[in-house]
Amino acid sequence: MLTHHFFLSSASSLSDLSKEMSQRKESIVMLPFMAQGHIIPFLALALQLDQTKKYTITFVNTSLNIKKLRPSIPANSSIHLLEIPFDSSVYGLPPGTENTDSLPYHLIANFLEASLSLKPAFRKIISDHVEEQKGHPPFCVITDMFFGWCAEIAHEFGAFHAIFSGCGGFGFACYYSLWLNLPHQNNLSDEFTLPDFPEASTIHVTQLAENLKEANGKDLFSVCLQSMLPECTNADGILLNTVEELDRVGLGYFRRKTGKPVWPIGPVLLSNRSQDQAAITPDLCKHWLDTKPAGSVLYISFGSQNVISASQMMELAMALEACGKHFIWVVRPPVGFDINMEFKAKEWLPEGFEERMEHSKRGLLVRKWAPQVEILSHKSVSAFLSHCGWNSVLESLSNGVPLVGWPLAAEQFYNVKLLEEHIGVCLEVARGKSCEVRQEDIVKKIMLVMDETEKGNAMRRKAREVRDMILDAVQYENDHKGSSVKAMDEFLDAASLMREGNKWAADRGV
Ligand SMILES: O=c1ccn([C@@H]2O[C@H](COP(=O)(O)OP(=O)(O)O[C@H]3O[C@H](CO)[C@@H](O)[C@H](O)[C@H]3O)[C@@H](O)[C@H]2O)c(=O)[nH]1
Repeated sequence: MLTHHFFLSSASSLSDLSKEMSQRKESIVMLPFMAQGHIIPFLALALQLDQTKKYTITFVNTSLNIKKLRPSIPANSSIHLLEIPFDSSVYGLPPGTENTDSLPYHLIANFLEASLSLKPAFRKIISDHVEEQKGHPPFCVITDMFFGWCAEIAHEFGAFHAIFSGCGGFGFACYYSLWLNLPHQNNLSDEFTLPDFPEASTIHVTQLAENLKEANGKDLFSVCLQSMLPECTNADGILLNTVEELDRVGLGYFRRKTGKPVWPIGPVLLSNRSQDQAAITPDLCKHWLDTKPAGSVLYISFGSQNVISASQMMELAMALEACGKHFIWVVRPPVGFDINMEFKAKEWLPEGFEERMEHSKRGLLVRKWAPQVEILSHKSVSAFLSHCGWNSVLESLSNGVPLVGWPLAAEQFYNVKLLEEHIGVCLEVARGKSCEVRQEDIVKKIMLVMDETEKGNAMRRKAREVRDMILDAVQYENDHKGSSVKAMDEFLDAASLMREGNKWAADRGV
């Protein structure tokens, strides 16, 4: 329901009002879910919108996340960080829990449930905002795919509401459909199709994250996601960090399912990420890569929050040694250990591995965090062994780098499916955190992708085509607007249209 707050403006006449409107920057309020994989793409989107100089952006999150974000906000930007109160201890979570990165796996669903408690505080934020702006609602409220409940609040105050997800269309569509339908429940076979997304073809039970495999509709994950995800349809539209030409099937699913506009505006990427947590400077990495021949290095990383098991890590290390390729590997403690603890190479890697790699200058182990975007854009990098989190996928393909996929959680399994079966830029090497992997298989697949094999050449060719497709999507030159530029325009136009509609109605007292 819309209410018309234009009546509350202090402008004394309609012409004053329109003058006031044209001088004032439009305001956008953003609220991501409290997890790095969600906050990072939201920040990238905020920075992109800020560059247009047309908006003031209020970026809302809990206190600890806001503190972490502060260094990433340029001094001259119009992005304001705003804290929303949240007390995790009330929900049986460890005190001070404000991000999934500090939570053991078994408490993630509780955290998801606890996030619902943000409702009254978010309503107050919007209400205060409207009051401060003399009755003008925000131009737009953009919230997380888990925060579809914000649509009701935005609409109550007459604001346009969009969902934004950092995921791609296909991966998100499979994830959405799987959680809503739980098709593997009552299925005797290991393979099944999705009732409302047959285009995805068969899904194998090994392509389900642990929480999904165990889901039965009554567990906390199912209960939360089955109520949260469908609320996305209450939004006025959905923004996805993807590219129309790359991801039509997944986009089609959401267009059909929600009946709302779905705007692929990607890639929305952080180009100048704060390097605070990087264990190595971009310069040192570049220097190391400069000493290697073009297209000779394998980059290995499992994103911001995923890790492999100790035995998988051991096999991967042995495979890297056996295949003889140059590599940069971002290492983290294996499953079962605190992700932030010190990496114990002597315990988790083959004896003398790190010293041998360092001495031969064949491999660079980077602890915890590497300057990924810089690495992937270096000409020496030939392939990326990745968990295929969507940001990593876009960063890799934006540089024409093919992938060796090792999905570990969430929608990563379906990203790999899209990349391998539909696009042809990825070869899956393993699946999940508990599967058995053998070094010989890993070696075989790395060689197949990196060497001058028919498969490797075809993947590289396709990856370059996709890079060009992505570059075209974000291009805005002379008369040409790429698909992502157009999608962003359409989204902003839709928000403007709602604003104009409200104004028209308010002017007539409707
Ligand atoms: O050493 C590192 C490791 C990661 N990154 C960056 O961290 C981001 C990681 O993002 P992504 O590849 O998407 O992985 P996750 O952090 O695991 O992302 C979560 O969020 C994504 C959507 O936003 C989902 O696709 C994933 O399944 C989900 O795990 C990327 O921008 C990387 O460049 C670095 O810069 N250095």
